[in-house]
Amino acid sequence: MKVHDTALAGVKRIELEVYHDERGSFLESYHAQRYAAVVGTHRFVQDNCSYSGRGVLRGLHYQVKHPQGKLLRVSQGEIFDVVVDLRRDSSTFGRWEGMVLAADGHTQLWIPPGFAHGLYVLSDSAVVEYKCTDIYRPDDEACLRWNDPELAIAWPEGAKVLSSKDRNGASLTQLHEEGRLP
Ligand SMILES: Cc1cn([C@H]2C[C@H](O)[C@@H](COP(=O)(O)OP(=O)(O)O[C@H]3O[C@H](C)C(=O)[C@H](O)[C@H]3O)O2)c(=O)[nH]c1=O
Repeated sequence: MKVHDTALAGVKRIELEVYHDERGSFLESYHAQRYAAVVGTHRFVQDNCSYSGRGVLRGLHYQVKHPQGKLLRVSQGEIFDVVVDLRRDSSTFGRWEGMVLAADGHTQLWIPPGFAHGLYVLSDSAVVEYKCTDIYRPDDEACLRWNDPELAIAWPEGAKVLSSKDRNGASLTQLHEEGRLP
């Protein structure tokens, strides 16, 4: 595996090693010892998998008091993945990073705790699987508005299919004023 830094400290892109032979291919998507250098002391306690159709936009979500680190992989299709730095002591607070992740790219994304996360499906459908460093706590979840002008995230063109929760996300300023940042 090859690990690459991104513009946001701690967020890593991981190129997986894929073993091809006449039957197909094999890859390891997680290995405790090998990933310790990437995820540090964080341990994973929950695995998630979401399936979405073309144009679905999920996010931007995070947990306030129990922020989750996420090790994410696209196992089918292609998405535009976005993370927003909400770590108060970070020099890149409020900055976002977006990247295309595709199943055939065999690339994972490590998102430390303290980031809002969202994804936008570019293919007919996409399956996104991710390991989390804390359990899901719906009462602790916050939704940052995907099209907050303060963030100015350059989402790819195209129709956006959102949940009602995501259509009614709060602005970064509002979440800050309400004390609902991680
Ligand atoms: C997140 C989650 C959801 N659920 C249930 C709650 C709802 O009945 C249903 C759909 O939940 P939601 O609409 O919040 O799912 P997403 O919009 O995919 O949320 C995720 O979207 C972005 C991309 C993320 O990074 C987060 O992991 C997560 O917030 O699954 C669970 O049972 N466990 C969970 O961990």
